[in-house]
Amino acid sequence: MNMIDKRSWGIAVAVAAAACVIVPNVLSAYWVYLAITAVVSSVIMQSYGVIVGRAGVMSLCQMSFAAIGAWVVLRLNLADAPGGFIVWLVIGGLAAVPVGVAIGLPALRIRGVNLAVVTFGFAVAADIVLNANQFPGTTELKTLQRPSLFATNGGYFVLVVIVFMVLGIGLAIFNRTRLGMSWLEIRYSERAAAAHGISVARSKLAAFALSAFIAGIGGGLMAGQLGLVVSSNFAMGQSLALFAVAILIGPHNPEGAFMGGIFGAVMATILEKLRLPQDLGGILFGLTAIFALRSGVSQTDFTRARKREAAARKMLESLPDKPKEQAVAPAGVPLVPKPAPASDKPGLSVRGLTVKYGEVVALDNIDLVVPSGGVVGLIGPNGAGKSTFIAAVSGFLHGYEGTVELEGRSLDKLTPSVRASSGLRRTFQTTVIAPELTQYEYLAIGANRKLSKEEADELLDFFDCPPGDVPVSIVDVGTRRLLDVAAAIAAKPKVALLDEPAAGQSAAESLKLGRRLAEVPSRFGVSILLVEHDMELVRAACAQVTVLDFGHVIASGSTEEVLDNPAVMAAYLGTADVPLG
Ligand SMILES: Nc1ncnc2c1ncn2[C@@H]1O[C@H](COP(=O)(O)OP(=O)(O)OP(=O)(O)O)[C@@H](O)[C@H]1O
Repeated sequence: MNMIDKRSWGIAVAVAAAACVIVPNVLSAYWVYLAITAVVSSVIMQSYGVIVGRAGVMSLCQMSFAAIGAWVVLRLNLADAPGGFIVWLVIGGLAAVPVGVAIGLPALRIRGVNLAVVTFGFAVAADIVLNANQFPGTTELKTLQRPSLFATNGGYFVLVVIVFMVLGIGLAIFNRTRLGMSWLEIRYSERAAAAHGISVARSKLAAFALSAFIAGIGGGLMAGQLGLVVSSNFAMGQSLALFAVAILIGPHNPEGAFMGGIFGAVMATILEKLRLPQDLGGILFGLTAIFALRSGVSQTDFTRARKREAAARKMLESLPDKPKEQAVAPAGVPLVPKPAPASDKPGLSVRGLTVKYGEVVALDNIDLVVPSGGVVGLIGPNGAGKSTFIAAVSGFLHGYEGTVELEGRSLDKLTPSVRASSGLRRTFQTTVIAPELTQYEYLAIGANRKLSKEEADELLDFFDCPPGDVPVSIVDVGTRRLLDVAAAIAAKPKVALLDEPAAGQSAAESLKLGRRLAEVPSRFGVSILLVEHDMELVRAACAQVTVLDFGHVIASGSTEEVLDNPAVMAAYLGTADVPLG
């Protein structure tokens, strides 16, 4: 996979270079100044892009981080510190990082509107402190010294464009890393991220740290533009207004950051200069808001998704039709999965697992072993406790009784993400895959290791998913569940817990999936615990089956024996008078 979309960035660099020639040499001093304001605001927008756009965290205090950057830069200027403006700028950004991390800590426990209130509280507190104290240099009237090369406003415009582009390219590269992509995943589902071995806490704190750094740089640039700053330059109202613009425009896309910078900082002045009514800005804002409410995504996300989906559809249409594989075994050929090879090491060993939801005993003293190299079925009627079993074993349920061991190592005290990284993966009954991701990207997140294109292609082909460049947004729901399974297998865990992977599949597809799952241990070295309602799929995939009913094991053994057991049939058909176990 490319680390960066070189063509788009090539065009962006060319446009930026042209702007650096045209703006200082063609526009009047006033418009140059306004252009600087727009680009500095775009840099601050890039910080919203990280925290709000990518990580989906509601932060309303980015201008407070910017104020820290400005304060540090002005303080270093006042002290004539060595290094000069560029070095001070970086130090200003770094100074905002610990504050960003400190603000991010509550984000580990609270989210949504509550977190917005916490961050807004910080913005209010910062406002009070800034109002009560002056920025360094104000009393001494010592304005900031720009580097001589960028001393004029025209030169300074070039500097802010360079900073914007460097940050933009840096973010584009960073966004393709596992940490960068993990933000997209936590934005859609923190549970899915944890199941992929992503530490949600570390991921969120990193987003806060990076966004604070960028906002701090933006604040430093603002100090460089104004020479001296006052508290109103970083008022909390600014944070709110830019947050609203960020939600509507999508500043995690570079064009969104730029448009957001113009919209958030200089729109009113541009309208005034062009002698257009100020109401136009309000109308535009309202229309963008209606659009975002209707589509559920930002303007730039919408445009990008449309383009990407159109290209993917065109590519799919150009593919030759796949020969129809025989999904069902020829008549008279029974599908009997092989039992796991004899091994002295159980893959997953669960002993005495008991889970209570208040008075409801969802699981009562359950023992279950998934042998290394085996595919074991866990079946039972609705409400039997299957999902609870998966949730407890994978660490998503606290306070269970009993023990869970993976290849002899106890997992009981470990978090879901650590269990996942230790080799126990799970899928969910409903998939929440960030639609912006391509299938390759989703597999890369799931794999949590370097996954070659060949390996990814093999997995996609094995599970009948479309080509890897196809965005998840145009993959149907049934195939997304298979993609989820492929992502779990891509990590090469010791054991994968699959929660109803065949939902949304036709009977033939489901049977085909069963046959493939039976092959997974020998082909990919991954043992499986399969929760399913589809008995044909269970027969095709599993050599062994355990049946739950009302939180008890009512049968366990070879698939054929268990499925012919009258108690099992009674549990499924709801007939009475059949004793348990
Ligand atoms: N969060 C919860 N709070 C209280 N009771 C719960 C909770 N989750 C599940 N239960 C109860 O625990 C029991 C087991 O539910 P669980 O979802 O594990 O069953 P299941 O076998 O996975 O069902 P299905 O096949 O419908 O997914 C049920 O009685 C259910 O009502």
